[in-house]
Amino acid sequence: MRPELLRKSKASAPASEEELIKRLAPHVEAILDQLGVDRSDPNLQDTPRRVAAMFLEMFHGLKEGAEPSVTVFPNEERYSAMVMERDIPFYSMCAHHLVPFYGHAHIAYIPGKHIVGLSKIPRILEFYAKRPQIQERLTEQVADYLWQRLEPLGVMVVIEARHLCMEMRGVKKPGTLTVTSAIRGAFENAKVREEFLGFLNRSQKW
Ligand SMILES: Nc1nc2c(ncn2[C@@H]2O[C@H](COP(=O)(O)OP(=O)(O)OP(=O)(O)O)[C@@H](O)[C@H]2O)c(=O)[nH]1
Ligand SMILES: [Zn+2]
Repeated sequence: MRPELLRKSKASAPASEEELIKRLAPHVEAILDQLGVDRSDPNLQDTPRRVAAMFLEMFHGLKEGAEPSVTVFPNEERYSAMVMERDIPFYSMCAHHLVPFYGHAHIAYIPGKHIVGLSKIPRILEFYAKRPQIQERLTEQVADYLWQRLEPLGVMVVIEARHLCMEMRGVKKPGTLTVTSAIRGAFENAKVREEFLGFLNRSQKW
């Protein structure tokens, strides 16, 4: 699955990280210069390179080969109830303003023939979070990935997030929580969704 935000690939080989930092840094310099920032300040000496490296890190999901290798096992126990990973923290970057949005994802599936290695669920979330993103798309992409890769009986993804573009700028509403969900298969059934919400609302025991 290719990140759909990538431009069509060019014929040339992908640039190394070092090369990309070299190419990006002058653009950061230009922004600082246009803002009238004094780049001779010792704290700013290395800032263009740092910001370039930071963007590569924050947008790691765009990198060729970033898709995690997702280990799937046969469901030998024929486990057929819900598996949920809740409260998975994530950080992403808003596609509109390139500032962070962050929060928690709650991801559940009901296995069919396959189960997935538990650590792979947060890895899939990371893969889709580390790119210019909108919350609705992130939610759908994680659900679609699990739905297609695992062929489970159902998938449900809920994401709760705070958007800094709505908090520290613009409308300035700190603390606003945006909640999105995506459902596939068995979760279309209200009873199954209720079970998901029951798991979600259980108080933390640790
Ligand atoms: N649906 C959705 N909207 C988002 C998300 N992240 C940011 N936005 C919104 O994207 C919109 C961009 O609107 P514009 O009017 O083009 O940009 P703007 O002038 O900076 O808007 P304000 O944020 O209202 O100041 C804003 O309403 C943001 O709140 C997201 O994940 N999903
Ligand atoms: Zn934004």
